[in-house]
Parts: sequence; C-alpha cells; structure tokens
Amino acid sequence: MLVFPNAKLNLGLYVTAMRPDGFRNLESVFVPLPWCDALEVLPAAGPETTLSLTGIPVPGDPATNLCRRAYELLSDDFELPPVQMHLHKVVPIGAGLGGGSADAAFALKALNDLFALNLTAETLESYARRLGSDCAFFVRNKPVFAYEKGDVFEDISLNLTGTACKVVYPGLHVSTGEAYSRVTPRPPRHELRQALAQPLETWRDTISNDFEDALTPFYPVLGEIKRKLYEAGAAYASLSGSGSAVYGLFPGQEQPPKMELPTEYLVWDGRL
Ligand SMILES: C[C@](O)(CO)[C@H](O)COP(=O)(O)OP(=O)(O)OC[C@H]1O[C@@H](n2ccc(N)nc2=O)[C@H](O)[C@@H]1O
Ligand SMILES: Nc1ncnc2c1ncn2[C@@H]1O[C@H](COP(=O)(O)OP(=O)(O)OP(=O)(O)O)[C@@H](O)[C@H]1O
Repeated sequence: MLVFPNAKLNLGLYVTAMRPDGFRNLESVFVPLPWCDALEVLPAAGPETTLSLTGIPVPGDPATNLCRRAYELLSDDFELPPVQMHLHKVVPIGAGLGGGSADAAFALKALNDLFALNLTAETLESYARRLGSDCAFFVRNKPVFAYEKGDVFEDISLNLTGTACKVVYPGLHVSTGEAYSRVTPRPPRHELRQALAQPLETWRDTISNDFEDALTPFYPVLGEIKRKLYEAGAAYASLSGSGSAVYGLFPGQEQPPKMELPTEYLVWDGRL
C-alpha cells in the first residue's frame, strides 16, 4: 500500500496556557498542505519488520522513526504480521509543517487498511495523540479549529481549496520544544474563527502566530522571508507552527509568483 503523507499549515496560532502535564494549550486552525512524503507499507517478505529511508535524511535512530513507532503502537494491541516500510522523505523536518506527524498518522491509517482492523477515525486519533500533538490532525486531514494540545478539534467552514500558496523553508531546523520554551502563554489576542470568517485580505491585521513574535528576534531571516512574500503580492503571510517554514497565500492567482530566494532554500509552489 502506497500513501502520500501531506504537510499542514497553521492559520493563526495562540499559545494560551501552560498545562499541568508540561505541555501548552493552544488555539490554531490547521489546513492540509499538499507537499507530500511517500510511504509504502507491505506485508514483510521476511520475519522482521523493517523501515528503509530515502530522500531528506531523518535525524535520529531509524528505530525511533515515527513510522516504526506507529507500527509498534498498533502491534501492542493487535496481532500484526511483520511489515516492510519504505519512507521517501520530501517535507523538510523541523519546519512547523508537521511532516513527521503526518508520516505517523498515515502509517496508522495504512496499517488499519492493510490488515482490515476496522478502527474508526476516532480510535485512530486516540492512537495518533500518543505519538505527538500534531499527529491526530492527519487522521481526518481536513481544515479544523484545534485546541488543547492541538489535538482536539472542531469543524470549521473554511474553504481555501485552489488558493495559490508558496512555502519557504530557509534550512533552519527549529526544535519544537525549544520554540515553545521561548513563548510566554497568554490569552488569544483574537477570536480566530471569527477573524478567519472575514475576507482573507483582512487576516494580515487580525491573525498572528505567537511563535513568530517569539522567534523572529532570534532568527531575523523569518521576518525577511515574510516581508518578501508580502512584497511579492501575498494577501497573507505567516510562520507555520513553530517554524521555520514561512508561507504566503495568493488568492485569485493561478500560481504563486516567482521570487528570488537563496538557492539553498526549499520552496514549495502550488495550490491548497
Ligand atoms: C507547533 C505545532 O506544530 C503546532 O501545530 C505543534 O504544537 C507541535 O506538535 P508536535 O511536533 O507533534 O509536538 P510533540 O512531539 O507533541 O511535542 C514536542 C515538544 O513540544 C512541546 N509542546 C508540544 C505541543 C504542545 N501543545 N505543547 C507543548 O509544550 C513540549 O515541550 C513537547 O515536548
Ligand atoms: N518520519 C519522520 N519524519 C521526520 N522526523 C521524524 C520522523 N520520525 C521521527 N522523527 C523525529 O522527529 C523530529 C522532527 O520533529 P519536529 O517536530 O521538529 O519536526 P516536524 O515533524 O517537521 O514537524 P513540526 O516542526 O511541525 O513539529 C526529528 O528530529 C526526528 O528525529
């Protein structure tokens, strides 16, 4: 079975409170971004479960890769035969795009389908939550208002389908834990759902990402990319999640405009 774990963008992100478990409560709107890895999951030819990797190198021991952890989580509860997995990594890591989380959620969904476990989306979400705060979103993989750890959702009527979008990753690996440690939780400055119900051109004045304010003084390149996206005609530009990817939305355009950016940056151009 071949699946294509996609990334996500955060439209607005407020870190609202410290939780007793050491995590933070947040409010954000998550939307799928069709920048994808490729993940193949097959019954193994031999007796062992294996994971091979190509594409962007994934830091850390492959034994702790989220695809393997997804398999192990399900095999604690179900008698799964060994599998052979191959992950081709395309989505940059430490980018705020949720790439690793998507791999984990898509591995859970693929195993559910491959072995006809018949788990509901709700049950898959509860497994996904155990692998990371961002993982649960990728089970249903549709625009939602997210709160608590970013893993509890409310439906939102927001249709950005077809909107031209540019995502710029400057090659700066921002650790999620470090990024959270730089943000002081506070009540949200805007009611996100109300702000997002207004025309996209107003979002620039009404929606923000707390990580952007906290990280830009340390990483000025984030502010420079955002300024360039606005100069290129973006109606809205922001850091995604805890960064370091910055995106711009260009409604009404066929494709985002060309931009002069350093060649070492990774850039995704397309439509949501
Ligand atoms: C920044 C976001 O991408 C926004 O969508 C997510 O909140 C990050 O989610 P994630 O990468 O799945 O993060 P996890 O792997 O669950 O947690 C990594 C670290 O981030 C911090 N963390 C994460 C989520 C959260 N709601 N509060 C936190 O304080 C914790 O220090 C945790 O140890
Ligand atoms: N399949 C995977 N893809 C990416 N990272 C993985 C994967 N499996 C495990 N990891 C580990 O997770 C870390 C990346 O997590 P991190 O949260 O920084 O980035 P992310 O998955 O790109 O998403 P985000 O920045 O939105 O949280 C890596 O350092 C790596 O060790």
